Amino acid sequence: MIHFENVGLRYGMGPEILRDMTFDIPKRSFQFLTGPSGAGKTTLLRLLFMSLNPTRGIIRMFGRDLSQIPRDEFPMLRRRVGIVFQDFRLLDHLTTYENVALPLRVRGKDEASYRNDVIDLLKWVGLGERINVLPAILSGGEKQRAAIARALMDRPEILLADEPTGNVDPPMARRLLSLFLELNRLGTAVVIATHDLALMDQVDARRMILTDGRLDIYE
Ligand SMILES: Nc1ncnc2c1ncn2[C@@H]1O[C@H](COP(=O)(O)OP(=O)(O)OP(=O)(O)O)[C@@H](O)[C@H]1O
Repeated sequence: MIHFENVGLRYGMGPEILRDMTFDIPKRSFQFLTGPSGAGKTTLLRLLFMSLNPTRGIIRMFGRDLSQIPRDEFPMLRRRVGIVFQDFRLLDHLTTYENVALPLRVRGKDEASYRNDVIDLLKWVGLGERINVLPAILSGGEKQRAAIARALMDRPEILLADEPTGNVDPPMARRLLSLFLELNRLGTAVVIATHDLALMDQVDARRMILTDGRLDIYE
């Protein structure tokens, strides 16, 4: 589904942060992306989300070489990838429901066409009782689940999550992990960037480990 070949990335004139990355992310796969702070996990997620271009190498997403795709086709391709940012990026003045529905509203969709889907998705992530509240009164775990629901609105083929358990206690981390595993069982590929060894130890999953700009994969 995703293929990287000799991909390298540097910011501006700085050093190469990621080097010689060659790997695949198969359909329906589940993996952790880990490595020390500053190793480049967020940078790699940004490459996977197509919000950053590699400085060298080839990236194929869904069978297409990104360097050959016109810029105006990127938004359509990006809808096939869901992302949950480290800082959630929920808008403070919108309710949980409105935050999750926002991408569809922005695209000019009629609310009647998505209202039930948004509510079902919020129930699925366990926010059925929090649909009409503002982010300020949500807990860290609830905000994380709202951000997950928003990332799933377009039924992406792959979900990327950046430190999804960074701001929650261990029981909530386990609940979030169950949610990602359930999503994966339903057919979505999942990449979780994390430092959390205890979280990784709960699942026998593929580990992509970044060290000094290079990637090792343990199947
Ligand atoms: N926009 C940028 N411009 C220049 N350098 C950057 C930029 N973003 C990240 N970097 C540098 O790239 C390196 C990798 O950063 P990145 O955020 O990808 O690491 P990370 O593994 O996600 O770290 P953490 O676990 O602390 O979140 C760091 O040295 C960082 O300072």
